[in-house]
Amino acid sequence: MQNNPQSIIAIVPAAGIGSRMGADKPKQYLQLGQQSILAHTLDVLLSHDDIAHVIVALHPQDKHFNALPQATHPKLSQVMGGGERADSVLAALDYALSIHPQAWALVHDAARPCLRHEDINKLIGSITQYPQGAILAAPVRDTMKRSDVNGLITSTVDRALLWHALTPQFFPIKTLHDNLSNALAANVLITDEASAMEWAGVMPGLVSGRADNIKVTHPDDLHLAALFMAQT
Ligand SMILES: Nc1ccn([C@@H]2O[C@H](COP(=O)(O)OP(=O)(O)OP(=O)(O)O)[C@@H](O)[C@H]2O)c(=O)n1
Ligand SMILES: C[C@](O)(CO)[C@H](O)COP(=O)(O)O
Repeated sequence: MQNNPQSIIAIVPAAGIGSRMGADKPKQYLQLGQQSILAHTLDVLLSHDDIAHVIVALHPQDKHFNALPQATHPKLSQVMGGGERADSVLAALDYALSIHPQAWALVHDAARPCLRHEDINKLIGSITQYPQGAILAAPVRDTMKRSDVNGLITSTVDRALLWHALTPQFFPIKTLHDNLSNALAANVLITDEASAMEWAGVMPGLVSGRADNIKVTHPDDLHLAALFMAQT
């Protein structure tokens, strides 16, 4: 196979400012139990035997990362992130391409600390069914409504084939790099790696993942994440 899914590089976009959290520091550095959200996320990835390297994209003015014990891990590198999440991912892909162009990228939000190895294994194992790449996702459970700008319901959306896109998202580094770069150059709105692949005509697979793999976005998510982290 042209790309080698046996070599996996994790990419962690961690250059956000957490504006929706409204905390006194970027949300990835908020405490969750015994360590920060980012430290938890890095521990999950650094401890997985199939992940050869982890690349973290940091804010240019980040002043917290180097204090983390994980910052000096031999499997970890840091790059400077960009203005949007997609820019940060592309910066990390640029570096990943320079060190292992045949590898696959497992892109995972710093803000999702509750990721389990079982879900990483499911996603990596989906490569035989989805050689084009795949993402973790959670089927929508609730009835879905579309609203107008005034908060009034305009329609009910059929949820039968609706999913919440999660991370990690898993694609060949070279293909993802080129598709993401081209999509951003075309000013396409890219909020996850799959949307860049879709723009290029790829149909990524959906791998059902745990619903507790939440993205810590608002203050109440922090309490939820703490509950999930406390589970064995
Ligand atoms: N320019 C950016 C923006 C976001 N991210 C990262 O992308 C992930 C998902 O983004 P999000 O949850 O939106 O984080 P923030 O952008 O920090 O949050 P907000 O939109 O509330 O500011 C986070 O781990 C965040 O650190 C990034 O690496 N670079
Ligand atoms: C990548 C992602 O977590 C998939 O749901 C999501 O798109 C990130 O969105 P954000 O606005 O950058 O948090």
